[in-house]
Amino acid sequence: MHPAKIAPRDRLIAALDLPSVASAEAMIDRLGDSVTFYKIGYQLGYAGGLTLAKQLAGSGKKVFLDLKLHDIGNTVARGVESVAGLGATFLTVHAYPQTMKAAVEARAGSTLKILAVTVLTSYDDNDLQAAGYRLSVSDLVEARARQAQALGVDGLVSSPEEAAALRKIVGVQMNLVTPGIRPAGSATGDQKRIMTPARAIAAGADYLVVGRPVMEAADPKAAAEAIHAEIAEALA
Ligand SMILES: O=C(O)c1cc(=O)[nH]c(=O)n1[C@@H]1O[C@H](COP(=O)(O)O)[C@@H](O)[C@H]1O
Repeated sequence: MHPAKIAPRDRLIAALDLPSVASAEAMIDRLGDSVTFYKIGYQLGYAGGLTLAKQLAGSGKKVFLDLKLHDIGNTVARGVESVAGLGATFLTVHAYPQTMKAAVEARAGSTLKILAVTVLTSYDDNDLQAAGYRLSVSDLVEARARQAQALGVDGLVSSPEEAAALRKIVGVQMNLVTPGIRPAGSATGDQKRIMTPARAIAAGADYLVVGRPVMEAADPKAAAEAIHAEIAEALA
């Protein structure tokens, strides 16, 4: 979606990183209308979360299925076909050319958009080197963004640290979705490339993915509203 057309309150994507459908439903109740867009990843997805994803999408919430697919092309394509009918808005795949190509072809005819995960936000240059890469994080993110764009991928997942450079490369054609969001004063945890919500929006991020700072807050709804306030201020 063109960045200017994204409703400000849809820019916060709350990661339902919770152990069960019951705990996720309780959190969704608690968050009420403070969250319009939910992400379901490994933890909840493997615990019945795909059924919940379908229900959430049916109830009018937007859903990001964070399955981070990466396999041989045929397996990726068949997997994408299986989730395309759930009503989700976004699905992640790792940014490998065969994987991206298969996912883009398999989502044709559905409303599902494919996001390519460039370099995980828990990685820095040393982590990439340890994984066998010779490129820096920023060079690999940019190389993968160019490949994703050439293959017709709908959006990119990166740290907000790369958002401004990515916007120059992909323009407004691809949505920039950024985890690694930490409101001032919140614990970093295992994230290495982080920014506050306001700085991420100012850097050009379209959507902010936030997990623990909302899910583990004493008052999750207040935490989500504080992020909305930062987003609104940065957009103004
Ligand atoms: O694809 C993702 O959403 C993702 C990519 C990435 O590079 N880094 C990253 O943290 N994520 C996800 O974003 C969420 C961030 O959670 P918190 O660190 O708790 O805010 C988690 O659900 C991660 O799986």
